[in-house]
Amino acid sequence: MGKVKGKHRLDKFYRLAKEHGYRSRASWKLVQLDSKFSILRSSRAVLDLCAAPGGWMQVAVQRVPVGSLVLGIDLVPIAPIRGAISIEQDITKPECRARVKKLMGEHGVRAFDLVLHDGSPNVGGAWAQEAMSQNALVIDAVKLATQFLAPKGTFVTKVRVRF
Ligand SMILES: C[S@@+](CC[C@H](N)C(=O)[O-])C[C@H]1O[C@@H](n2cnc3c(N)ncnc32)[C@H](O)[C@@H]1O
Repeated sequence: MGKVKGKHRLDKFYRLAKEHGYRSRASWKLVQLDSKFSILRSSRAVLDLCAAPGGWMQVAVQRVPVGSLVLGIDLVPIAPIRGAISIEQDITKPECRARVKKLMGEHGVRAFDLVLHDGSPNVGGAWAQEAMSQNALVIDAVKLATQFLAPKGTFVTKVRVRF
């Protein structure tokens, strides 16, 4: 049998995520970040950009104060997560900004304490091309964070680098 590669690799983080009932091995990245920097326990409003299938949202709802807003956005639908809401939007489009603003108004949220971004464009292709598209998505995430983050809020993003 061939080796399992890429997103489907069945490594330690995949197993840990499964054991804890998380939807993605990515959840473990947020668990680790939160253990180190305690970014969730004081966040009353969390915006999760490129959030499907919802692993980071699952971690967030467990760790934010009761009654907080956890809003996930992705191009593809996110199966419901108790305590969170999600919308299908492209984070690079102005409509996305408008939807977020509307939802903030409906939930009485003036700004997000935490903006998360774990986006990966589904483009495929050569490493350099993929890295460029991924990092372009980071710029869009930064733009949204600039607009919606509270003063002294926290922005977390994945960046593709090669050493
Ligand atoms: C690695 S997954 C995110 C995993 C997620 N953090 C979790 O814990 O389940 C990357 C996501 O980025 C989304 N994505 C890529 N480009 C996007 C865009 N322009 N707008 C919204 N979502 C996007 C993809 O649909 C994909 O679901």
